[in-house]
Amino acid sequence: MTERLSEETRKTVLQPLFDTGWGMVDGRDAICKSFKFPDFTDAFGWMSRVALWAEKWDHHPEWQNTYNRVTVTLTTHSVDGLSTLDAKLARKMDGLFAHDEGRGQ
Ligand SMILES: C[C@H](O)[C@H](O)[C@H]1CNC2=NC(N)=NC(=O)C2=N1
Repeated sequence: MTERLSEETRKTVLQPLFDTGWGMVDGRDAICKSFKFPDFTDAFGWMSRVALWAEKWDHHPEWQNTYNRVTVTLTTHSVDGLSTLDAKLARKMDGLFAHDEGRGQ
């Protein structure tokens, strides 16, 4: 079962994500990041790839797309806060972003 991240686990699990540009959402136990792509096709292609993993893991992002930008919020509704699934999906998003665009982070 998915559990809410404990205080100890948070530091080790979340810090590497903060280092790649994720941040805490004000007033919510959630993380967010804004991804910028060269154009809409690249943004939507990345979203499509992320969507397949989200479906596979039954863990879905809150996200918003405007042209070449995708703003993502991750949290786990069933535990009313962050779980390891959010970190796992965030890492996958970062990995696909770096891979798709051929740029490291
Ligand atoms: C019924 C289904 O398993 C749940 O609604 C899943 C689907 N995707 C989900 N996504 C997220 N981000 N949090 C959840 O708690 C969640 N629960």
